[in-house]
Amino acid sequence: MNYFDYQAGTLHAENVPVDKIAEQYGTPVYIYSRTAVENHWKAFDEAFSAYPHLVCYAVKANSNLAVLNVLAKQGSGFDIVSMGELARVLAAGGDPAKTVFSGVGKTEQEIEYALQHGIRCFNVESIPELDRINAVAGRLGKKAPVSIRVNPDVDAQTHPYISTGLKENKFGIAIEDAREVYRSTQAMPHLNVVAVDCHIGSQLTSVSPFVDALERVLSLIDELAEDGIEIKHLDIGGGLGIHYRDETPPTPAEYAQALAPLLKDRELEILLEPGRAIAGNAGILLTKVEFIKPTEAKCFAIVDAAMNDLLRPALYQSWQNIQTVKQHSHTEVVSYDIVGPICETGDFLGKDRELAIDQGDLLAIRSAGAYGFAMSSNYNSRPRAAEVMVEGDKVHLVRERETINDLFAGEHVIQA
Ligand SMILES: Cc1ncc(COP(=O)(O)O)c(C=O)c1O
Ligand SMILES: N[C@@H](CCCC[NH3+])C(=O)O
Repeated sequence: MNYFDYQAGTLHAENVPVDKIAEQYGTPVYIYSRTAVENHWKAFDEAFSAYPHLVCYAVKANSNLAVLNVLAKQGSGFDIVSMGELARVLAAGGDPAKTVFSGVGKTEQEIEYALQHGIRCFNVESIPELDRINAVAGRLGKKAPVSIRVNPDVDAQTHPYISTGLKENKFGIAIEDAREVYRSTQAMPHLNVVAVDCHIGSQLTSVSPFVDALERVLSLIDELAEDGIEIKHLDIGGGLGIHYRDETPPTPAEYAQALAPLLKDRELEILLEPGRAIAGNAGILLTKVEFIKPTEAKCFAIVDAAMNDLLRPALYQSWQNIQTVKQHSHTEVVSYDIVGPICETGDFLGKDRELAIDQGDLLAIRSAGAYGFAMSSNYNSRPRAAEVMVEGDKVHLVRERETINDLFAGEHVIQA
């Protein structure tokens, strides 16, 4: 289902014409569909209903409190990678006992904070991290639940910057070393080994890398059983891709079906950490055309959103669909580079797009709900965009646009 579609020639978010949102809240503005967020989460929940399971939404994809709150109300768990993300989960009404903590560089302060809030599990990525968690837990008189993130050395067949399950990536512990590491972890007095986890990359568009990784991880679990180490849950990570352009990624149901032959006779609780597949196509970025600038080589449409608002095109040369908010126009169709006002040649949102646009028109950048606002910055001293969430015909402002004063709040000049 598409939650952003044309009705009577105007792009709508659910039942709201998006030009009305621009009128009220200005541009650039991120617009999320509550129904999309909910339905995308439910699709995972239902797909894995044959097993005890918990869908832990990856907060990094879109950490707006309203998004987290909508998911928490459905019973979602969360995958976090920092103290800040845990604080967001708590502020949004999420349950720390359904929260797993991933990431390669957890500080003592973060570990302590997570232990004090009783998180479900630490997904541990190295031996020194095990030592650190053991020490902090000991100091607090607690036992920390841990999982070891294994790196199965599987090619996720995705962009090299978002592939995480290869030997040369910084993530996890090599699968061939994992058995030994589990043995020594068992001997650490303040750790409680409960799980195995893995996450091989993001924007995967076929099931085979997931299947390969799962086979390897399950044989590790069998070896651990021989060593008397009982694994209670298996966290299979996130990474399921979405449709941006011409990809046809598996649905959560197809993904679950592909894993079913491997999982069906196991007494394991399955945890998942999807981010993009829940938030990506639940959001758009709305921007206004400031100027049309024809040059000898190209025609540029200069818009009021930039790489500071949506970094993915600049960082990964990723393609996201760009549409005019008004479906029909008397202007001729021209090939445009859609660029922002930032002083970088890499500041583009789309290249060579055939569009009919005029100065002042609104454009929608699709599939912007994940790794959109979450990766935004203040580069060029640009206040970050507002965020709204639509629900049927209602619009909620879920993050105010930053002000100029917000830009340097907390900065100090030196006196004298
Ligand atoms: C450990 C971990 N879990 C989950 C995710 C979410 O990934 P995706 O948004 O591709 O589902 C990521 C990001 O790739 C991650 O690093
Ligand atoms: N930020 C990336 C995904 C990174 C996944 C995080 N582990 C993207 O926009 O595609």
